[in-house]
Amino acid sequence: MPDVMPDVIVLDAVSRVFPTDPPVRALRDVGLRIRRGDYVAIVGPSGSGKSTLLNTLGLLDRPTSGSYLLNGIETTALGDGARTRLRGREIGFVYQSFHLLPHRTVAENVMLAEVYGGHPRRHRRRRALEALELVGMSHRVDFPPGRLSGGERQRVAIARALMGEPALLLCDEPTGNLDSGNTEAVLDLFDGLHARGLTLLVITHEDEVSARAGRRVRISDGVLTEE
Ligand SMILES: Nc1ncnc2c1ncn2[C@@H]1O[C@H](COP(=O)(O)OP(=O)(O)OP(=O)(O)O)[C@@H](O)[C@H]1O
Repeated sequence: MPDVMPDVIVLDAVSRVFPTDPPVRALRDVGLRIRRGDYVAIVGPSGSGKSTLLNTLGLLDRPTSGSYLLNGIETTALGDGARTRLRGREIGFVYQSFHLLPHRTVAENVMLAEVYGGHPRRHRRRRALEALELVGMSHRVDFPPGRLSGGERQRVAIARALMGEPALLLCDEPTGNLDSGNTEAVLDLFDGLHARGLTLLVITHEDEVSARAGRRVRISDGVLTEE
C-alpha cells in the first residue's frame, strides 16, 4: 500500500466529442483534481457540458481523449466489466428525481443498491439500517417512499448511494425537486457527510447549494474554470 492516498479524481486534458454532424465538443481539454474530502460544486448554464462531465466522472461515458484517474486507477484503459466494478466500489450517485421503487419499503430500497461484490442479505440489511441512521431516516425504515416528503425521499436515495461506502458521491441537481426547507435539510446532511470525510461533487444551478461547497468550478461550453 502506498502511504499517501491518491487523489480521488484527476482529469488531464479530457475531451468528449460527440460524433454528430457537425461534431459537438462537449468537454474541451478539461483538467480537474479532486482530493479526498473535497466538496466541489460544478455550476454552468444549460448545455454547457455538466451531464457529460458527470457521466464521464461516473464511468458511464468515456472521454474521446485524455486521462482519467479515479483513486489512482487509469480508467480509460479499462474494459466495460472493470469499469462497472470500479463504479460500484467507488461511486455513489444521487439524482434530482429520487428513483425509489414505490412498492418497496425505505429499507428495501436502500438494500437494493447496486453494490459491487454483493453482501449476504442479513449483512445488507444491517448496512442499510446504518446508512439510514446516517441520513436521519431510522424512524421511517418500513414506510413506502410515497408517504415521505421530497426531502425525506432524497435522504433515502442518499442512504442508498452510501450503501457501498463509496469514495465519492456524485450528485446531479440533488435539490432540484425540493422546496427551500427540504433543500436546507439535504445541504445540512451533505455538510455532515463532508465533515466525516466523504468526497462530494454536486452539479447545481442553485447559488444556495454551490455556496455550501468548499470549491466552485464553472463550466461553460465544455471548458472548466475554478472560481
Ligand atoms: N449524445 C449526444 N450527441 C450529441 N450531442 C450531445 C449528446 N449529449 C450531449 N450533447 C451536446 O453536448 C453539449 C453538452 O450537453 P450536456 O448534456 O452535458 O449539458 P448540460 O450542461 O448537462 O445541460 P443541462 O443543464 O441542460 O442538462 C450540448 O451542446 C448537448 O447538445
